[in-house]
Amino acid sequence: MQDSKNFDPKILIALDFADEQQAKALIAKLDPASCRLKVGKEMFTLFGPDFVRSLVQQGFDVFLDLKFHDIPNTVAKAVSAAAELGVWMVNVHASGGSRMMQAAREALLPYGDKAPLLIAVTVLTSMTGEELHQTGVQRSPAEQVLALARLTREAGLDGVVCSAQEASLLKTELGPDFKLVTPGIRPAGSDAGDQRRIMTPEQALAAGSDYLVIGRPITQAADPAAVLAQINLSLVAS
Ligand SMILES: O=c1ccn([C@@H]2O[C@H](COP(=O)(O)O)[C@@H](O)[C@H]2O)c(=O)[nH]1
Repeated sequence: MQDSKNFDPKILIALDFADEQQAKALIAKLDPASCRLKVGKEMFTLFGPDFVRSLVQQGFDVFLDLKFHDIPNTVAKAVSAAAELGVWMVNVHASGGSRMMQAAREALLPYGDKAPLLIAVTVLTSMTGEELHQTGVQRSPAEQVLALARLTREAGLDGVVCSAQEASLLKTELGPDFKLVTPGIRPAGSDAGDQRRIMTPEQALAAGSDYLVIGRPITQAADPAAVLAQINLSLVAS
């Protein structure tokens, strides 16, 4: 068992369910002291802000992963709406640019120490170098992640979403306090699915990830709570 008083959960479980009851059945087996929860585009579109509020009311730290990408005014208002939900973390796309990210940050100032952490997506963990080039970006994924992470830090945000493969580079270049949230985590032997820039939980932590986003390897397991406990233990031991 974890010491729940001192344990800062590193794992953010990606709740990507089309069925709210299935999600609730999983959540009922989870302890807010051993994981945080991520609500993304699928569940937010299906079940809306009430679903997010219910998780917050149950004591979970919630990462609202809606990856806002729009003009500065629209993103600022969306981020403010997320803060009203009481979420722990919210994100925008770094490729929306500096002015957009600054507008998002300024929108959170009225919330003081109750403001959610604000981070920016760099290069999706599903993307290979070739796919990145197809979008017109000639840099490698690592170069593009670093460039967008620098822009994000200069805009005053708290961190980025990147793959764990870039974590060591970003910690070296941007310092220990800039948060790295890394999806594309796959325990050894599990199916990569659509993810491409992947690492195991232990490798990701060693590389410098602050938070590991894990969806299907936990949510699709026969016993999700047992898989979560096993990964948490492996992180403490590593
Ligand atoms: O670059 C990114 C940004 C966000 N995600 C999200 O994380 C989870 C990953 O789920 P898995 O089932 O573990 O693949 C999912 O909600 C994505 O939308 C990402 O994968 N990569």
